[in-house]
Amino acid sequence: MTPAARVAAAIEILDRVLGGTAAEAALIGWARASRFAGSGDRAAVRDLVFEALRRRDSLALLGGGRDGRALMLGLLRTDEANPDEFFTGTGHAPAALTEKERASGGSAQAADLLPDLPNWLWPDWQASIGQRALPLAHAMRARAPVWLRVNPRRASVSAARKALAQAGIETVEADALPTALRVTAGERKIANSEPYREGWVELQDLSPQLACASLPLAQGARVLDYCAGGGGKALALLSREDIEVTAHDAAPKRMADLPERARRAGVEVTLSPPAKLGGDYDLVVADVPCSGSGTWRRTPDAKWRLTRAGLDQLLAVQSQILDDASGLVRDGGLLAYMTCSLLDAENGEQISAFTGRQPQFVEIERQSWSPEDGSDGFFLALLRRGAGGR
Ligand SMILES: C[S@@+](CC[C@H](N)C(=O)[O-])C[C@H]1O[C@@H](n2cnc3c(N)ncnc32)[C@H](O)[C@@H]1O
Repeated sequence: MTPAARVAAAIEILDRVLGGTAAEAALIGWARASRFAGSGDRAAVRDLVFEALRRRDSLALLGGGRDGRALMLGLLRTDEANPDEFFTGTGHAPAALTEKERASGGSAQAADLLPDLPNWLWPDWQASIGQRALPLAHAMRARAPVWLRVNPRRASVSAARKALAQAGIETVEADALPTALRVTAGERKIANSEPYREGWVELQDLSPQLACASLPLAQGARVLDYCAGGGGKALALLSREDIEVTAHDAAPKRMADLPERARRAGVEVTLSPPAKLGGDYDLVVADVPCSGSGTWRRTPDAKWRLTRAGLDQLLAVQSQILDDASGLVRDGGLLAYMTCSLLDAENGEQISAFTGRQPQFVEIERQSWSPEDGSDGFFLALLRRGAGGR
């Protein structure tokens, strides 16, 4: 595909996403209908679509409209490319620009003042983040780095890096955590690489890795991953220590891949059907459903889909999960509450409300990470049932 044909494909996909289709579904639909597109084309088109969605409002201003065509025009103007070289109207390129389109578009300075967040959310975002609200909103417009977690049960960090390099995947170690590797080249080769297939490394952002690495874990501890999903947190904890992990999820189907991931990682996880849940755990991890506002660089369509009503619903679910999951912590045991959100309402305010309702829980640690530190946004609160202190 020519660069112009890729722009035309991005326009078509963006129009579907702006009409309500999830970005992944729109991309898959386009790829199925476009057998001529090779893997390089698919990757390039995906990058264009995600780039445009991360900056939807500022590109709409620069492109003079809110449809796929205007967003791509805005993107080309941001990149200081000549739009007429793409909007040629020949072959598979988009139709030539009209005079009105040529004359359209606001200034780059005005576009730079837009946060590229939903309007209704901006006051909450500012209240949560304070002085850094705009720079952090702008940090969410960048592409997120890919992080790997080395599984020490399968390989040392140096062996994993060497095997990755042989597969064409270059990495650097994180200063904050030696088992966390940032991928600097070859990220598209990871899924088919031997170190990944053999469980030497897992895909996981830096912030959840840091959160899991910071949890106190004694050998033999009984741990419940209450919102296990694909099991990212369970596997990170199992890679650290010989512990017994039970995985639970209100939607058990979400755990479908977990047994295979655990086998690959060389660890065991017990899956618990909801009805059988009970017990007295040393540590309960509640990695709750959330707005995902800390991960919007990776899922930029999700930021535009979030509504006030949707957020309110999530807040109610989070509070209920805290109440339910806390009942499974033994006296003196720990509850780790996690979100990949940057919003206070889902983080600190949830924890304050919870300790108000359940004063037998004492908060002993709180940490948060932000894309300005190189990771996704993430929040961890650690609470102890019963006596305070660690
Ligand atoms: C953020 S995701 C978990 C991601 C997972 N821990 C990981 O690291 O891959 C939240 C999960 O919570 C589950 N969930 C939603 N409501 C729940 C509830 N009331 N009780 C338990 N799990 C719930 C969802 O099905 C979803 O899989």
